Amino acid sequence: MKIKMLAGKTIEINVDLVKERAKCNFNIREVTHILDGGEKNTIQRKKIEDISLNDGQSRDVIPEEYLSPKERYENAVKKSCIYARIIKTELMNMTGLETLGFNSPVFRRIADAYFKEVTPLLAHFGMFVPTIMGQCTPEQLAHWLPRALNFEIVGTYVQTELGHGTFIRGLETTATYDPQTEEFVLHSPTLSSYKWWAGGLGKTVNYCVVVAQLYTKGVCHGVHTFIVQIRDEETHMPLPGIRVGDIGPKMGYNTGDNGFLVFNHHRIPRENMMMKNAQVLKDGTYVKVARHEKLTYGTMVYVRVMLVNEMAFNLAKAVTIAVRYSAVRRQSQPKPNQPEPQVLDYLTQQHKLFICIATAHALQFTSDWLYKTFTSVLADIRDDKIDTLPELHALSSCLKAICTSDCAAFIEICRFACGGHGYMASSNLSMIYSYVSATRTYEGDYTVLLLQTARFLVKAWEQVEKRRPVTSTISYLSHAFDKLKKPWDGSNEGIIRAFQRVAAGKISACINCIRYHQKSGKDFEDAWQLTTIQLVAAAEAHCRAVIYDTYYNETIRLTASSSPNVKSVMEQLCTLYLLYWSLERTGDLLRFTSLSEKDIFDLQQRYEKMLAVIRPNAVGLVDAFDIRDEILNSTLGAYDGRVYERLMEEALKSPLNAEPVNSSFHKHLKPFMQGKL
Ligand SMILES: CCCCCCCCCC/C=C\CCCCCCCC(=O)SCCNC(=O)CCNC(=O)[C@H](O)C(C)(C)COP(=O)(O)OP(=O)(O)OC[C@H]1O[C@@H](n2cnc3c(N)ncnc32)[C@H](O)[C@@H]1OP(=O)(O)O
Ligand SMILES: Cc1cc2nc3c(=O)[nH]c(=O)nc-3n(C[C@H](O)[C@H](O)[C@H](O)COP(=O)(O)OP(=O)(O)OC[C@H]3O[C@@H](n4cnc5c(N)ncnc54)[C@H](O)[C@@H]3O)c2cc1C
Repeated sequence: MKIKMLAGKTIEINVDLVKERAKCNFNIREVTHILDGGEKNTIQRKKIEDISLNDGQSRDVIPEEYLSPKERYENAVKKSCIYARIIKTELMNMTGLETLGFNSPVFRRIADAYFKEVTPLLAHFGMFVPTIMGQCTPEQLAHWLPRALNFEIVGTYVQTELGHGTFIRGLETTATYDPQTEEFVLHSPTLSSYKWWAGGLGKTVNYCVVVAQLYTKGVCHGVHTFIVQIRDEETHMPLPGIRVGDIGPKMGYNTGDNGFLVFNHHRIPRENMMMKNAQVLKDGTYVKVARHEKLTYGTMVYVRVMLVNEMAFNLAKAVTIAVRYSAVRRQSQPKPNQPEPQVLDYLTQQHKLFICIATAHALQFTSDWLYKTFTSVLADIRDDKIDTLPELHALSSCLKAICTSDCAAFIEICRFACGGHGYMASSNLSMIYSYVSATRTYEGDYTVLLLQTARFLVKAWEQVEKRRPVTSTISYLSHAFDKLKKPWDGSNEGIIRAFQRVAAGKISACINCIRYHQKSGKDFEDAWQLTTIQLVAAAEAHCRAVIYDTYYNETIRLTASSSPNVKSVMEQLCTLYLLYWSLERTGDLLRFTSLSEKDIFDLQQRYEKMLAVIRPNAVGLVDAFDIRDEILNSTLGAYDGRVYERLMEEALKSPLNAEPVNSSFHKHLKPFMQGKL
């Protein structure tokens, strides 16, 4: 251990980590600023973290794992109120809602210091407020938004039912307009129509956005959104006509009280239909306002966009833990009479971890770019231009699918990289994993969303065939008709072009397959179904090509005025990412490009050399994510590297250690061992 001063405090730091930090050849702060989107953002983030975390209110004395499910939930509610009060009274005023935003990644980061799993208010922040913002008329907005932002009401987003999650048009809950009383009657006609899953619904919220089939004048107009009060604002008792409760234990999100909701002819005022995109007049006349019927799905698009950022952050957390631990951990003796190396020195360990650092950068830059695309499409929609929406839907769908899936896979690799200690709850890797693995399913299942992107790609291909112009993210398709395979070019640009060729080749193969089935008598829907395995693969290839291109171009743009070593380490990571995926996808490259066996050998050599080049900067790179210990919440990943000390300290907190002999010994084990049971 070495004593060091950090932020005015004296702390002991593991000597290997001290050496690692001394080896780092680039300015860590500069990289942090790039990842935060500028120095101003870093300063603001740190100020917010100090305000929210320095008084220690976020910390639990007893680890959550030792509490009962009920106690864990109650503890999460208590902390949610502290957390929400700080956001409401100290942070919003300080920064201004318009500059920071309610769902700012900064608030999101702080939340992890408060909640090991999730806050029961997650869906209030993440879905209820955004739906009010996106689906209300100005009058409705003026009524509901201040109440929700002030936490006078807390809400969630209630869409999924026992019988349907993916197929929204198949939802069964009805909202039938009664012109006599100017009310909607909400009803759950079948068991499969019971609402299921919404976060915070079980015990926490008193309002929700409900998605239901709208009936007026005897006609069904499809799914629409309604603001529904479900609990009394004073007593919190469920209102008449409402049955509501918690759905029980899950793989994760256990402090999130996901709930069920059953309506028995429950009445709400006509004004509670969210009327930005469609209206029901007092006499029951239905009026369509929006030019695109899928604008009702806007909250889902928003959350899919936000989830890409969420993935970048979660992977940054996991790889910070795994790299710091790998620098501290020593194991085996590859050479006789030599000291045991740090496990980070093993090439295979570098192969597991450096791609995770690069992926966290790739996802961060892609997420920032996607968010900009999202806000620009939102501006178009405000100007009544809806032609950019399909591309946003296609992009947000595939990026949500691939980023959540890759992130979950890489977090699990981070756990493998930490050996047995990675399996300890106190490493926090299992909690991060269970949180992230759900994101592959919620807000649109992986396969289903890739098939949405595939619809867009197939249509785009037909446009390209007709030599019509297509939008920027698919402009590469125009080159797909070049007959000659270009010689393999292993530069970064060459690799990106090669993967665009792979994507185009896969889309083309899907088109051929669909047409083949149609020619043999199948209708389009059947031909589509028979092609779905390939369609999913094509959408994945397209998505990866978008990520490669964005990561590469954003790295160049964002480091244009950086110091030489920062520029170079960021470029090294980007190159590593491209080489990694080239080696992972040699089959595709052999099929669609002129890659040879010799080229694969060269790629492998370059990849391994790049691991060695990045190695001295590995700890510096994870330090640059600048994630505070309170947020990492990990015995293995703390800044000081006191891994074994922390593991022991946490073990001693186990209630089983409070007494030398557990009563079960006398009650069960001893009689059994003595043959008396
Ligand atoms: C800790 C607190 C701190 C505060 C910080 C908060 C941080 C926030 C960050 C976010 C993090 C966490 C978020 C909160 C947690 C969320 C929990 C999970 C919540 C949920 O899961 S809610 C439920 C979500 N459900 C789904 O996603 C269902 C998925 N299904 C669908 O989206 C659709 O049904 C469908 C699969 C797309 C099919 O729909 P449909 O059958 O109606 O449509 P078609 O297939 O026939 O297509 C017709 C046509 O429409 C196009 N289209 C479909 N969807 C859209 C769309 N959304 N936008 C635009 N266009 C769309 C489709 O492509 C077709 O076009 P085409 O005909 O081909 O031209
Ligand atoms: C932790 C968590 C929190 C959630 N929070 C909320 C919430 O706050 N509010 C809310 O409304 N919902 C919420 N959900 C529900 C979530 O949105 C759905 O579970 C999700 O959209 C998947 O739908 P599903 O469960 O119907 O899966 P299904 O659609 O039944 O999927 C089952 C399988 O069928 C496949 N499949 C389905 N349709 C097709 C198709 N057309 N083609 C090919 N394969 C298909 C899928 O790929 C999957 O493999 C939450 C879920 C979880 C896990």
